[in-house]
Amino acid sequence: MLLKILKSEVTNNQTIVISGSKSESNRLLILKALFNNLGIDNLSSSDDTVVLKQALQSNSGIIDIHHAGTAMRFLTAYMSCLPNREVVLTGSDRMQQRPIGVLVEALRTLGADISYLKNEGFPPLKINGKNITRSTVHLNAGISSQFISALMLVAPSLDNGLKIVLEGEITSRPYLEMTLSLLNKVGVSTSFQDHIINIQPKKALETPVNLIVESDWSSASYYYSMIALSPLQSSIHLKYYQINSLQGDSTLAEIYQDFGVETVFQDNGIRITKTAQANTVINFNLNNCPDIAQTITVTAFGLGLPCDLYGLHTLKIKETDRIFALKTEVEKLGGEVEITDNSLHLKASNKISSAVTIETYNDHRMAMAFAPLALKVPIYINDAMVVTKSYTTFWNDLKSIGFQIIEE
Ligand SMILES: O=C(O)C1=C[C@@H](OP(=O)(O)O)[C@@H](O)[C@H](O)C1
Ligand SMILES: C=C(OP(=O)(O)O)C(=O)O
Repeated sequence: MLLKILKSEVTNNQTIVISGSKSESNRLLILKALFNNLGIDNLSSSDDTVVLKQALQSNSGIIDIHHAGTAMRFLTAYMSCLPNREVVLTGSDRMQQRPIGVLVEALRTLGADISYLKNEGFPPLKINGKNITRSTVHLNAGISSQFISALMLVAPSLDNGLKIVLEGEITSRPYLEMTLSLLNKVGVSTSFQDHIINIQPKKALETPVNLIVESDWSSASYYYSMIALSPLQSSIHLKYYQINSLQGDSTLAEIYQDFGVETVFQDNGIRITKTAQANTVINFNLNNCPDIAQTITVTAFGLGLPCDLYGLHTLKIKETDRIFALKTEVEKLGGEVEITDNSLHLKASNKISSAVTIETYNDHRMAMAFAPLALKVPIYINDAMVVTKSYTTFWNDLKSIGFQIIEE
């Protein structure tokens, strides 16, 4: 579906309710599969969460998780540790290009039986579940933290727990800390010191535990961008957010200060307000929060600011090569971007081309990151329903705050 977004304004002082964090939800679904008296509130309504929930309820011999990276990685570990379960795990064409070899190797050293059905190192996988008794594993921590979280989530179900030794630089570290915190909340004992994670076995919850998922901070990033691109004093209220978040993307509150956006925690959420002009130079290392790179780049471009982003090496293996996709689409709008394998450099500019069609490359975050530019010029977004991967009501929510959106 091609959407035309006419030049819009954010209606002031609206409230948006964003559904639960996709990352927290997908971890809790795996934990719920291990501990059946775990209750979850405010579960994400994202496609990636729905597909994982269905996969966990299915007895089918083949499971297709489409574009959902965490679902693919978490299920690979989960199914490998389920004795007598035989399953083929597959996904979209892009999922079959997203690496999984580091996780598969780690699981094999623990005794798992996994084989590749097409290309070595990539889905689809054939898994014969086993009773895993080995308890130490080493793996490269620099490619995707999801491999490590996948092992951590199944660790309490293993007879001897798990010691995970991380090799090299740790990428996307807050996601590991989120996994640890959620394990702790269900009563699993853990430690994370230097490069070693230890997780103790736990077979059941003594008493029922109910957890509430905080709303999704990555989804909030698009509203930060809209407020940054709006006139001074523009404001929006987002629910349900808390100051002590488990989500690394909550660093948006600090990052967007550079764009003149202030965050106040109130009424069970955040009020974000444009209170100042943006800084003249934007420069961040996003190794801890890769999912907001597209949002930040587009905000900087919308404000005509130069922007240097580092720590982006994981972007090349996400829903698309996000570094390349950003360069291509920003340049169509008249920007100038230089890229390397792990950084992006946007030049200052003073013009945004009007009525350009943004390609989304099967990537929800391409669609959502570029939408706020409609506050500056009319813009078209191609294959716009790609947003449902993480944020099903995105376009309706934009309409509710004043965006004029037309299906072409
Ligand atoms: O564990 C998670 O929930 C996620 C970890 C990150 O991936 P990488 O560790 O591959 O960077 C992030 O980009 C992804 O959207 C969600
Ligand atoms: C990278 C993402 O998701 P995943 O890796 O789970 O597909 C994302 O949501 O931006």
